[in-house]
Amino acid sequence: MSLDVDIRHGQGDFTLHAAFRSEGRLTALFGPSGSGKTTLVNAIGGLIRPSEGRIEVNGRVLVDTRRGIFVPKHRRRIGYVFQEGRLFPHLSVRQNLLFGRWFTPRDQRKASFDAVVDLLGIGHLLTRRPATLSGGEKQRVAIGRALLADPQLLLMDEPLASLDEARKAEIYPYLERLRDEGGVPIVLVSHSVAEIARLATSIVVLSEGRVRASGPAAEILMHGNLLPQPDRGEAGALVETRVAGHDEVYDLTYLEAKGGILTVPRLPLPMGAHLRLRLRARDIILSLHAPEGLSALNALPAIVVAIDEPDGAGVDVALDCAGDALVARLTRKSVETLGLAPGLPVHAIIKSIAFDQEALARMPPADEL
Ligand SMILES: Nc1ncnc2c1ncn2[C@@H]1O[C@H](COP(=O)(O)OP(=O)(O)OP(=O)(O)O)[C@@H](O)[C@H]1O
Repeated sequence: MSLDVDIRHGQGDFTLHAAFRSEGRLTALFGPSGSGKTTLVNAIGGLIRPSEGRIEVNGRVLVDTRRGIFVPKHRRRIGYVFQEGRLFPHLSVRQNLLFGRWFTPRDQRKASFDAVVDLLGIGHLLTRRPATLSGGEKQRVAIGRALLADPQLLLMDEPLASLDEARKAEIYPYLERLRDEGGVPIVLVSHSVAEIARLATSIVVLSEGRVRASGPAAEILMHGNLLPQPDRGEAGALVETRVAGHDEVYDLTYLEAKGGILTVPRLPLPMGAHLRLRLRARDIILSLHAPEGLSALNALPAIVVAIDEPDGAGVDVALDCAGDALVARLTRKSVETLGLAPGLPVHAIIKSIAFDQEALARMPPADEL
């Protein structure tokens, strides 16, 4: 999968100038309201014609203003999923799903109806009308309809924004399966760091119509100063772990990271299961000595790798924990008091609150690590 974008587009007082390349299976477009996310999605989907530039998906040129190329939207083979499912109310779920196929020439139909229904877990809904579905079920049907049109790219513009937390939690595992098994690259617009930390393999951060940063999700999320101001406290490391055991007496689960064993409240997972943890920078404190007499269960030895430019009173300190990259958000004062400098050995104390269920997600296959 590859998505190459280098476009300029003016609308009213706003100018979008977006240049990035993504090879991720799920690229999240992230940025504050008005930063240009929807404009960018619309340019990729062919709903607007950029004033200048080039868009290429999997090597296929969709837009190249210099060469006069503009593939119209119905020829792009791009699936769209909007915030609200936009299903046809008078059709059953089965008919809604099949509707997606009508626009794909018969000889290009590859997606199997049964496989898509199975992937999204909607087999029991096929005879129902949209009005009888929950918000999460409607979105799964909308995704199924888009997939059955055999798109070469799926654009999702805040598909979960109208759902409450419980419905989001219900749909995340399906989006993860879609990302890992669906075979169709996805571009997802999202406002939520928790959501992109869970789903994204690559992230493009937009601010005032410009790309502030783009790259692999784990790298971008490490750097609070790349995120919009209100989200900086959400920055942190993504760490891949494996269930190493359970403690039945205290109801705990042991997770093996590169740097050591982490202890979390009991998880309903088998031994050996892989888990991606998000360790927020603000949930990590540093000590020069191995901690004693602390209620926090998790402390790992680490080496200071780099100290970021200060951002107000706060500073991000990058750590190497036996090969796992972590980041701790400290005050400038603490950095000075502890005498932190690259190469210094420290202990990273991870407050156990960082391991809430919501922070746990299924690990993507090894090729993304
Ligand atoms: N048709 C238009 N004419 C003039 N300005 C527009 C038009 N459409 C959007 N804009 C402006 O372009 C800017 C970017 O809008 P866009 O919808 O792409 O942002 P966004 O990042 O998707 O925001 P949100 O998260 O609120 O959906 C905004 O300032 C918006 O007011």
